[in-house]
Amino acid sequence: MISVEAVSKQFSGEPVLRRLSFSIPDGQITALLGANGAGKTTCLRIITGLVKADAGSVYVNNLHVSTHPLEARRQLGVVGDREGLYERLTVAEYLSFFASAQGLSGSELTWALNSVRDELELESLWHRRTKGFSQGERMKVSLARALVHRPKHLILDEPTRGLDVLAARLLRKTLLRLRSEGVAILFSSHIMAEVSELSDKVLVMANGVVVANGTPEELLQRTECKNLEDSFVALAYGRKAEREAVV
Ligand SMILES: Nc1ncnc2c1ncn2[C@@H]1O[C@H](COP(=O)(O)OP(=O)(O)OP(=O)(O)O)[C@@H](O)[C@H]1O
Repeated sequence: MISVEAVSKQFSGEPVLRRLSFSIPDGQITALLGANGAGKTTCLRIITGLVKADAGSVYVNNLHVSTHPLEARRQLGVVGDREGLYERLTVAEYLSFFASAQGLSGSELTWALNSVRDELELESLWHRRTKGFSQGERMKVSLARALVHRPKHLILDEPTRGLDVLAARLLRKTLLRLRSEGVAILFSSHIMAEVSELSDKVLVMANGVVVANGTPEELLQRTECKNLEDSFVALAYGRKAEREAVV
């Protein structure tokens, strides 16, 4: 379980998050929605410890991310918005490096690498250096890196961007399997079809706070909309925008 408690953050005096609070339960997929610039990436980076909050607390499995950063980080798999791969390394070397850094070694390391390679269909890329990889290939490797140590919590920032149809399908299948294994999953997205298909819960952010938190059906009921896109527009931008979007 991940708990975000009254987290605030500003950049250059401009508030981006204002006492933001929510929790992400185990065994569920939660989508984080918001307009461009709403603060989704900032929020995800604070959870993963990449950005420090001005105030408030984040707990991953009851570990405070500021006071126990390494332990909290080990509980997390992260697919961020800017993936830096080590271009001189092959995929196998790169993932081996990260898995070792997470404490895996010997037969456990070999098993972890083989299973992530097979699961994410990385065979054809396995011995290639990552230099020159396409966006979709980079995303697959990032996902493999996030999963190689079998974390109980997964954070993904727009994970399907750059993926072709089959790769996006494979990602969705992987997320559903991880959910069934009890992993707590939080992902940001602008693709409503994906959100509808995957999410148990949807969080909508606007003006630095969560303006809606519920199942997709609850959001539809609350906004009296027929689809999640209209519902999101009503919640994130207000009723007027939703009416304009419908005509
Ligand atoms: N390091 C930074 N320095 C200054 N401003 C920042 C920084 N990081 C984020 N911001 C600003 O904070 C706001 C929220 O940005 P963030 O990337 O979190 O939004 P987002 O919801 O992920 O947007 P998008 O959907 O466009 O990816 C934006 O106005 C952005 O310009």
